[in-house]
Amino acid sequence: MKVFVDLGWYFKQEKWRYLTGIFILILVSALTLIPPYIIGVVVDGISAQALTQQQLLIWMTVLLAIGVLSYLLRYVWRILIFGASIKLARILRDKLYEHFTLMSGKFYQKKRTGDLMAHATNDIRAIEQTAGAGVLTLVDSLTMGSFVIITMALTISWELTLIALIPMPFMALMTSIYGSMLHKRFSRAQQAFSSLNDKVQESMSGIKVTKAHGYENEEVSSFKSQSNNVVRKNMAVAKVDALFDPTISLVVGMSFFLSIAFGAVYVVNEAITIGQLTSFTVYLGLLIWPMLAFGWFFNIVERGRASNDRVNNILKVPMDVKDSAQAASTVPQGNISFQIDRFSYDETEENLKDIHIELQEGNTLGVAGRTGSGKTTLVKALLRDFDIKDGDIYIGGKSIRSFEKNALLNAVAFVPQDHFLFSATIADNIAFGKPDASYKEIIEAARHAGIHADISRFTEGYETMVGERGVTLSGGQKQRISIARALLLNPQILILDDSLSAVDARTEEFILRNLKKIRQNKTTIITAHRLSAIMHADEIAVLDQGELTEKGTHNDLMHFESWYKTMYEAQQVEMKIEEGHGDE
Ligand SMILES: Nc1ncnc2c1ncn2[C@@H]1O[C@H](COP(=O)(O)OP(=O)(O)OP(=O)(O)O)[C@@H](O)[C@H]1O
Repeated sequence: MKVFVDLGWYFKQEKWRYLTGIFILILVSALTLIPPYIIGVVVDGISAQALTQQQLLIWMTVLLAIGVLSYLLRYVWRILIFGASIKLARILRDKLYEHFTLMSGKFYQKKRTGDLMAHATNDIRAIEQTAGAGVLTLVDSLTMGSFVIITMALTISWELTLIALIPMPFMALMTSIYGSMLHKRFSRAQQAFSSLNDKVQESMSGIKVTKAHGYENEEVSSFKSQSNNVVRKNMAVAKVDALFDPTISLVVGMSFFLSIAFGAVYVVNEAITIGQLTSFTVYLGLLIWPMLAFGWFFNIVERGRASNDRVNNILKVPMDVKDSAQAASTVPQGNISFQIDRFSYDETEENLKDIHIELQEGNTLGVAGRTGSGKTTLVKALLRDFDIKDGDIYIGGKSIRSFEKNALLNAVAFVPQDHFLFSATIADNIAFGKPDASYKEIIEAARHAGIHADISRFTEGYETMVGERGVTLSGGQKQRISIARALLLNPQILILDDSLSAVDARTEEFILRNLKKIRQNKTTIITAHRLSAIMHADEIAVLDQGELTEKGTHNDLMHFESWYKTMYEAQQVEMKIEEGHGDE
């Protein structure tokens, strides 16, 4: 029942829908009581041979009218109550999705994608059921159950009613035991389903690696074992689930047995008429549904509670980065000043330390350093993927924390290392951040990113689909589409995080020349392993284990035995050798 309290906010919000639905539901329950009564009257009429044709016609008309009315009312309550539950599912799904979008990289590193997918599908469905079928079964079992019992007691015989109800407490006991068993088993089944979801997601993403290593068989058997686990856990649920109906049938059967046995004695003793006994057994038949509904109710509510708790736990995860109350909605502009004393992701190591860099608006900053040195971390700090506690980053003299995060992101376009293309056309992929961009703008961005010629070669040009249903692009092509996507935004600050790694030297040079031309008064930050990508930058920063170890222009850094100089010369030799091979 706790889940009903937890969902109270929604019931309040939709109180008219629910109240009207419940009222109609009660009305239908009341209407259902009439036909058994009529049957009793007709049977008595027949046994006394007093039933006229006209009376029979009237009773039949009443029965028909009740049938039609119930049909209509049943339709209305379904729309009202199930409609409300579908709406709740939408609200929760939207809430969850919005929450997902507010979470930072840290959240996604900790949570498994499969789990998150399971929350958005299975858990939401279970909550939807609670707010729909859960409400229905509760109201119906209580009202219909009590109506029938009261009618039996008042209009036929309260003694016979009591006798017929003797097996009922047994059912209440069993359903409550089954309910708690079900809760545990359902939670386990859900966890197994999450893991399976995760497995599928991981297998699909990593299918190329799997195939490249000829690891398919191991993957298939690992999938099978997870899938079997899901089956086992769901079978465990089904085994308890399957106990509900037979238990209820058994209890109802016992009730019928007692009713007929004792009812026959009552009729013989003339305490009730034969028609009343007939009505009584029909009423008893009407009790089956409320009892089933009662069992179902526990079942639904147990699932709903487990799912609601899980969804709430996710919604409770706080945002790593929040806008302060005074945050400005203006887009930041001006010089960038990195004043980072210290930053650590998880306190195990210092990921950034003593980084002080001034970057004039309109200049280009190149960031180099061995792998894991903190280049991505530095640019992500500027994007406020996390907050720097010891130190700050300023744009135009103001802390980036003084702006709304959205405003900050409006100033920046970021091309990540692990670029991502959607299953859409190339044009749509480029225009992702600016859906109303004209074709002319899209083409211009693609030209500057050095990808226009490649796109033009596809038969459908910019309308070519990317991804599973479309063309397979090379790593370099994907990188350049991602760059075009960022260039289209013409951002105040452009960040290329090792985004030129998969293009050849000539294309890299072409793109860099374009950047210089089109971004004259705008700031650009490029991180790279290949130093040719940053050698023309106004300022180059070299990081090592999160620390700023070298800083200056290309010429400055080539003047002493710097890490930069050693790397640059080594890469030049490498390039010459490669070119040599290319000429052969
Ligand atoms: N989300 C995270 N949680 C914990 N540690 C992290 C996280 N992201 C990065 N790190 C750690 O921070 C350090 C710097 O990583 P970062 O990705 O910034 O390096 P990088 O210079 O960009 O490397 P590469 O050139 O390989 O991309 C590494 O030791 C890495 O393991």
